Amino acid sequence: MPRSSSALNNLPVKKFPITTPQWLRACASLFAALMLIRSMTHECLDLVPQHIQRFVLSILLGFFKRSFPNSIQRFILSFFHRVIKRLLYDQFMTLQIEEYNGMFRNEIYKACELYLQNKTSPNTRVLRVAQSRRDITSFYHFVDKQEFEDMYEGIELRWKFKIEIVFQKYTKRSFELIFDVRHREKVKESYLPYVLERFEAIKNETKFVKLHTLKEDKYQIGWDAINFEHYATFDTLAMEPEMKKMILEDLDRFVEGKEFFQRVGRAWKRGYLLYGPPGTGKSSLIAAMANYLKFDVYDLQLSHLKSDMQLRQVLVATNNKSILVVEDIDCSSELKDRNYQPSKAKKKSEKQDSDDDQAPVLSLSGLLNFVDGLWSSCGEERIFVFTTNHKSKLDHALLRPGRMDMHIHMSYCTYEGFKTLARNYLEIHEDHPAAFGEIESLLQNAEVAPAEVAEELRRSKDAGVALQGLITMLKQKQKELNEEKKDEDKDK
Ligand SMILES: Nc1ncnc2c1ncn2[C@@H]1O[C@H](COP(=O)(O)OP(=O)(O)OP(=O)(O)O)[C@@H](O)[C@H]1O
Ligand SMILES: [Mg+2]
Repeated sequence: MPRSSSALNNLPVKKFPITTPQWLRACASLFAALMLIRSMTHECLDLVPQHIQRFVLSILLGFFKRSFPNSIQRFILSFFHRVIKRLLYDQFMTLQIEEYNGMFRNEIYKACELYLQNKTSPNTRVLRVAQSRRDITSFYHFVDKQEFEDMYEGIELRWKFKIEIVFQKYTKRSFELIFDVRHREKVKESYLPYVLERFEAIKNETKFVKLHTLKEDKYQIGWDAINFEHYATFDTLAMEPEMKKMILEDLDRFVEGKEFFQRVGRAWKRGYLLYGPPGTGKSSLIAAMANYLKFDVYDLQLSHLKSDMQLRQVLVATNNKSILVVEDIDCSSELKDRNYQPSKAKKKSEKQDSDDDQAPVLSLSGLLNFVDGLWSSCGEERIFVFTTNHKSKLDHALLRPGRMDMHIHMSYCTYEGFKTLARNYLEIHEDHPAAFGEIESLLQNAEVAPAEVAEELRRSKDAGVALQGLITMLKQKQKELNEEKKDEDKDK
């Protein structure tokens, strides 16, 4: 009798250790866990450290694992792992926008910086706020890992600001834009152009002109910006009306001249040389130009620079639509002229190391090259303004058209100039005819800077007293001038 049938009947049957309701519950809990994770936004995941995420997941999966044999567990886990990975990570795309694109500041980065001013995320806990005297709205300086949220045509967009230390004190700033990968084309083709558009609009709405000055630390040299709070305008400038009109028309032609500059194959830039005695309004004219055009001002102090390389480094870091100013260019002893040869110059000092002969210098040609040379094509809509008290001291290469296109003489105060100052300072027109008449004739023979006239008019709120003070000052000046002339005649 084969023992098999009875033996088979007596063999213990290894039952699958799961009942239907248990199996259903396990699947439901896994599904719930999956949905929970799916509903979590990327921020939540960022807030919860990864080891905690893994711990929570392992508890949920532990329950599931206890209910299935190993082989099925492995299959299901790898399947869900792939699904979770896809749901959580593969779904997002990150665009990185760095501050510098090679040597140049990235235009998109600049746009993001302004565009994201009012888009802070609810998770933000630290904000650095600054406000200038003139501008009542605040400006936020972003901190590392700061987040921003945005919504564009139903697409959720998450921004992150990052500061990385690259080498010693060198830092790298960037923005990350994170979005659903399905919207890749729309973000590229439509959202980013929209950010750039908004940037231009916000810039024009807020109309802040910035004054950039050089800043240097042990490692690098760059620009630092503050709001430009100079109130000079073309209305407040004491100048001959025809001269004012000419400058304004020239500026208008320049800003509208993109096509013209392209057609004639020239860089879109213009150079102005302002020359005249101290206190005649050269700096005030620069301020009036900046306020009129809403262009940023870059105050290039050549004494802060040691070499052409540093010069190039700071010049390429300037923005378009800006005015680059070099004040008192004739006083820049640091600027070696075109014929300068370091070795010859240093022979005079025997103590100089021979290595010093190779020391880099800041040269006039370095500057000229940027104003109208190969480097001048970097950027567009740029204005260069150089000022001097002594035009005759300047190198002819600097003065030629193409570099200094317009030479503007800022003269001593004329009668027209005085009328502007009287209107500004005392709010009077020609309602003191006697005093005005006397001042007109005195100004014809006196060499008085508008700054001196303005100072006299400021002395009293009473227009009569202030005008009398000015007359006394002008008479005194005239007397001094006559005495000087007499002395000169005697010497002859
Ligand atoms: N043409 C002007 N119109 C109105 N204000 C003027 C004018 N010139 C001078 N001022 C007044 O005098 C002050 C000094 O003028 P500003 O600094 O513009 O002169 P500057 O020509 O740049 O002198 P410097 O050669 O010494 O740099 C200004 O604050 C301004 O108030
Ligand atoms: Mg000046």
